[in-house]
Amino acid sequence: MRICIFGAGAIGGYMGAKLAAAGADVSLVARGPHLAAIQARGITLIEDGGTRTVPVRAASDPAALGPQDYVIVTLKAHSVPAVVPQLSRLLGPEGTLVSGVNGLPWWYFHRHGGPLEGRRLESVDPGGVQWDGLGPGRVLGSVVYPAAEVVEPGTIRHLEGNRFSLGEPSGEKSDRALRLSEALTAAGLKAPVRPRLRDEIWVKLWGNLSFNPISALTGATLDRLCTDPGTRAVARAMMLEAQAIAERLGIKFPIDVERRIDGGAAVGAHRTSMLQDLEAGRPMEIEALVGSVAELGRIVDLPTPTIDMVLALVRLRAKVGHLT
Ligand SMILES: NC(=O)C1=CN([C@@H]2O[C@H](COP(=O)(O)OP(=O)(O)OC[C@H]3O[C@@H](n4cnc5c(N)ncnc54)[C@H](OP(=O)(O)O)[C@@H]3O)[C@@H](O)[C@H]2O)C=CC1
Ligand SMILES: CC(C)(CO)C(=O)C(=O)O
Repeated sequence: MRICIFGAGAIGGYMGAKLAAAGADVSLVARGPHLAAIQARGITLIEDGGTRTVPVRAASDPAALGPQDYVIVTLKAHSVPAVVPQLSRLLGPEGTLVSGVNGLPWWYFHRHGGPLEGRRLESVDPGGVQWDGLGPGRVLGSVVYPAAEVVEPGTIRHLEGNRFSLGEPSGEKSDRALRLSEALTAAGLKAPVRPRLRDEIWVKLWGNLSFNPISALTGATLDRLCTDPGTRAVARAMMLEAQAIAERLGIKFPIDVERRIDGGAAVGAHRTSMLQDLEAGRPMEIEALVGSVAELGRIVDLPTPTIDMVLALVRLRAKVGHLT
């Protein structure tokens, strides 16, 4: 079973190092000094107080890697449209595309059922480039829970968590989902196959939608923004707007907003990925995490006044910082 991880930065590098260490047939698509370091000495994973370097095939040109059974995309959401032709070639006729990207996925309404079946989302798939170029039928969904970072080229530090939930858009327990789950489990990761992955997508998105832009706008770490009464109220308002939209789409939330915010606070003095991107001068995942929920609000005809306000502020923050 051939697995390629496209965009092997923090999350893809973590997953790739675990798979390579377990002897899986895995290859990585990376670039720049990070790729050069992986090609020179392998990928290094710092985890649980230990450091291990494993050799792994890596390239910037996916054509060098040949057709794959699974292509796991761990790029930032806004980087995916540009690589659709490369992804399509890597997948070959039968390959499965696993989307390990935060935010509302572009395939959300594929096999969703109901009046919105097949609806495309402009905020995450401008011009339908992914839908048309990859085809939603190839997609196996995933929710990424681990936290990791690239500490220097070729070296990933794992911070916490090892779960990559998997799920078919249809909710079926397919062979392709079960086979990937087995490979990830053999590598020491948790990879449950979920019948209702969209519920998990929303619980994760709840936090990213609100905590991430608030942190980018204020510079505050998670513990502070979740406990400061003012920003907690903003996060709560955004999450309640999102909850109404999600519930209209049939989502069942297993916890309430207060518990989700308390969970964010418990993570501690974490700089959200959006704050990290802002500080590093990189584009932020604004449309996938925030713009997508505003778009859904329009689609289901529910108001999103707080989300719209925060979205306007963080979009302007990106423009002012030349991060678009
Ligand atoms: N890091 C974390 O802890 C978590 C991240 N996530 C989500 O996972 C996804 C990936 O995040 P993360 O791993 O942090 O991101 P990273 O930026 O660390 O990884 C993406 C990698 O892809 C590379 N890349 C981009 N475009 C190309 C290309 N065309 N060809 C080859 N390589 C390319 C980037 O290179 P370059 O640096 O040169 O741009 C980078 O190394 C995001 O959606 C994020 O929100 C979810 C949970 C936690
Ligand atoms: C905020 C957090 C920890 C989860 O909500 C996250 O996923 C991020 O930093 O992007």
